[in-house]
Amino acid sequence: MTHPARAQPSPYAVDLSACTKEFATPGGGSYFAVRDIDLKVEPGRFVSIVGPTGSGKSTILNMAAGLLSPTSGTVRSFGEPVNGVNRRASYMFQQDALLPWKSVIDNVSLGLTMAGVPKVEARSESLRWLEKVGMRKFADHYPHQLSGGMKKRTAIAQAWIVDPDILLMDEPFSALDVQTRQIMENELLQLWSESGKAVVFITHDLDEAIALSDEVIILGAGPGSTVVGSYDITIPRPRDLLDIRDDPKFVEIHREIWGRLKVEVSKTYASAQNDESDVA
Ligand SMILES: Nc1ncnc2c1ncn2[C@@H]1O[C@H](COP(=O)(O)OP(=O)(O)OP(=O)(O)O)[C@@H](O)[C@H]1O
Repeated sequence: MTHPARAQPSPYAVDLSACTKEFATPGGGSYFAVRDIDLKVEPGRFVSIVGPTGSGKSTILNMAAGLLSPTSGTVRSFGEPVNGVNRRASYMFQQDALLPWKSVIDNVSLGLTMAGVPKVEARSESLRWLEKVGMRKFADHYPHQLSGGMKKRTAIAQAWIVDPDILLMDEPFSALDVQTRQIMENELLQLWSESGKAVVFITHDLDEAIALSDEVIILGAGPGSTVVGSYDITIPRPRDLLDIRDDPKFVEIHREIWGRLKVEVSKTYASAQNDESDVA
């Protein structure tokens, strides 16, 4: 007698297959944000998603996080269907998710204490993480006493302390000035390079996507955005992000990807212009 073949566990940390997301609109209609998205991210890989405004980048990240379910298609993480919040992932938003009434150390310990880790242990692990991100001295400060960069360092410690297999990052550095941003990007790469974690990183900034990633995925203009390009970034690691933009390989890759992206950005811009003239 033959045995049915056992399903092989999916090797992917994030695995979206043919995912479409349709939203209800206030007027009673519907809007397709994304259509037929396939996104496969292997463990330990750094993948960025770039696309024009409204092309569904956050929608895709939210589906990977389990915060939104697709209208059709499947979302899996390490072979398991994602139903509800994806417990293998931590999420880092554009806006800080720090609680204003809690100190830096209490914000960082939160994920551990909520998972039942005893307070003393959670505190010492938090101090270790604060040391790692250069925030040890500010453990007893409150979020309103921190600069933008310090808040990001705290948010990174908060996301990493629970040791997720996947980091979902939605424009985490977009509110920072250029210098602080490059420093934070460098620090993120250093943490990630020893971690084996998969990162899905959303950004509007193609430079940032190329500098950080193993792969850059381009989304087309909406509605019904699809993946219109996927590019392996073969710039060797370790990378120094303070100088990488002058690297001839960077310049060449940038030119190639921008050639594709600008078509989609122009379409989005043209359709926004048309919408405005309809209103006028
Ligand atoms: N809950 C919702 N209800 C209705 N429409 C939504 C909802 N969430 C997103 N949309 C629409 O879906 C499309 C994609 O939104 P999304 O935020 O994923 O795009 P984005 O690429 O992340 O945008 P941006 O670059 O501007 O941040 C947009 O047109 C948006 O208005």
